[in-house]
Amino acid sequence: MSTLAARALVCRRGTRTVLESIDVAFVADQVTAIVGPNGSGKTTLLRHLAGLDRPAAGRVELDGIPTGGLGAGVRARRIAYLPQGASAYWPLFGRDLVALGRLPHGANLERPLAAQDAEAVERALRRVDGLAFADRTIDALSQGERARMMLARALATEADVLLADEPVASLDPAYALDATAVLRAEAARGGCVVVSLHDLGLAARFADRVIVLANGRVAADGPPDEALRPAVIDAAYGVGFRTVVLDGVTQPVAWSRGP
Ligand SMILES: Nc1ncnc2c1ncn2[C@@H]1O[C@H](COP(=O)(O)OP(=O)(O)OP(=O)(O)O)[C@@H](O)[C@H]1O
Repeated sequence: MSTLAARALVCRRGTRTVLESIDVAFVADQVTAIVGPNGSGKTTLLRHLAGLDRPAAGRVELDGIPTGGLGAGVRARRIAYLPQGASAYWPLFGRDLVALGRLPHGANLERPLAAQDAEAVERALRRVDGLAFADRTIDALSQGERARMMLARALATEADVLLADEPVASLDPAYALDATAVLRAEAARGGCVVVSLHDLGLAARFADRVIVLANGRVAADGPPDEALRPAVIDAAYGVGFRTVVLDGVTQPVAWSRGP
């Protein structure tokens, strides 16, 4: 059971302030969706949460302990990060790609995996319906197939926290729904799941909580129907949204340019 928090987090790139005083905490058992227009700071926030970037001010805490003080190995075991459009630089076999998720647990890919690592890899492959790709090289997979294997790599870590940057961007509707089910299952087993999304309808449907970022600030943070209300997202995106209610879930629909 973990809580990951950004405390008064500031990120500057050159003279620009990209994240300004971000104060958010992410808890176990929940899927939190981070949404916001292009350039609003979603990837930057996830990279800071993952410990890949150092803040200009403020800090990230895992269970109250600043992550900057945790060793890289501990951080990698406890926080899994799936980058946007993740790719691999070598034509690895699918199973070996997923096994990279076990490196923080001491796996060495030059030797046969220990039983518990091999089991975690098989579990992750099954969860993304990826067994058919396990013995193929990943350069021979479609972008969507590769995206599923990248998600499996992150799942194989079996970390307390899963940070996923646009994990459904290249997936067809069936696999996008499957991936969201996988992320929900991760939260149901006690995980703290934080995912950036462009599809506001999907965020409204499957997230417990939505954070709207705009210009590097939190514009709204709450249950989906509250955070995604038109007054917030019209201003954030510069779009006039309308809403439809499907099966009791309010779905924002981008309707016109200009709020
Ligand atoms: N290395 C960098 N140097 C300068 N500016 C940067 C750098 N990385 C990101 N930025 C800027 O920071 C802002 C936030 O970028 P970020 O990638 O976090 O946005 P995002 O919300 O994830 O966008 P998108 O939806 O397009 O993926 C952008 O304006 C971007 O141009």
